[in-house]
Amino acid sequence: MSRPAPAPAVIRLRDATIGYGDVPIVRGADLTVGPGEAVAVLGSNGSGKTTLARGLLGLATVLGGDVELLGAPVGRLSERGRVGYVPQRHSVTGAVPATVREVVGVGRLARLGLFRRLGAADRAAVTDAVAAVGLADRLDDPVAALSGGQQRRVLVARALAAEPELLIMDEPTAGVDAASQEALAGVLARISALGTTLVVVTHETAPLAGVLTRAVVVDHGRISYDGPLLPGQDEPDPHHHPAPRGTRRGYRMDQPTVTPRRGGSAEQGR
Ligand SMILES: Nc1ncnc2c1ncn2[C@@H]1O[C@H](COP(=O)(O)OP(=O)(O)OP(=O)(O)O)[C@@H](O)[C@H]1O
Repeated sequence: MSRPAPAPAVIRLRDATIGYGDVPIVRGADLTVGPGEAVAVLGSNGSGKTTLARGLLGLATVLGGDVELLGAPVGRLSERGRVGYVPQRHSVTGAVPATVREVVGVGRLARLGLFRRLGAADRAAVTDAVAAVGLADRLDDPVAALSGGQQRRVLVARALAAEPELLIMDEPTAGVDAASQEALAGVLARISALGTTLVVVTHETAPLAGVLTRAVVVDHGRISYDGPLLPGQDEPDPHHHPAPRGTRRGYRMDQPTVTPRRGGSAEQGR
């Protein structure tokens, strides 16, 4: 009897260099994320967190090494709907007035492919995604009429509507009101429990405490820590737990470098 093959990694970087044009920003990155993991990408401003996330999506250039998503080299994944992305500091308002339902419906189309129309099941997925982020009563409102935090929730719903296997979010809680943060934490906990893999670039882990369990710290373009998300690793209140020496923005930069290293197995019992 042969044993079943292990689940393939959702994300696999091997000695990856990622940048813009021919300028490397993230260098020598080795990272394996297994199905269902919930990973915080931490680090100071300009360290390369967004570049790392964008490299996974084919939005920044892979200049060396390998980057694979769901078993395919980055950019070659045929079903784009399997990966959801909530970009940084991006609102939904544009020249064309659109309702919450319409914007989230576009997210569902990513799963269906071009030139397909939304069927009844798709329309239900759209309303479910909007309800999941706590905006069921705003379905037919123009997104321009929503607050900034609510608009970010719409972007999350747009990503959720495609029912992605991997959801990458860039600072989803930054500048977002407490109600939106709570709604977001709730929905991420639910989809994480259902097996969705989460990668969240963030400066603040407190709003998503209990959801994110693994931390990857990027420091000057290098992964300097990869292991369990530690209590106090992102400590917002220095009066209760004084930050250790060498800390910047509450991240413990005195953590041992690249310890413990993870090899893709779910060490945290997820
Ligand atoms: N489109 C781009 N073209 C060229 N360089 C860029 C581009 N985007 C970012 N950079 C550079 O890459 C470096 C890392 O930026 P990145 O946005 O990845 O950092 P970050 O860790 O996400 O920062 P923050 O926490 O401020 O969002 C910075 O020096 C930045 O100037």
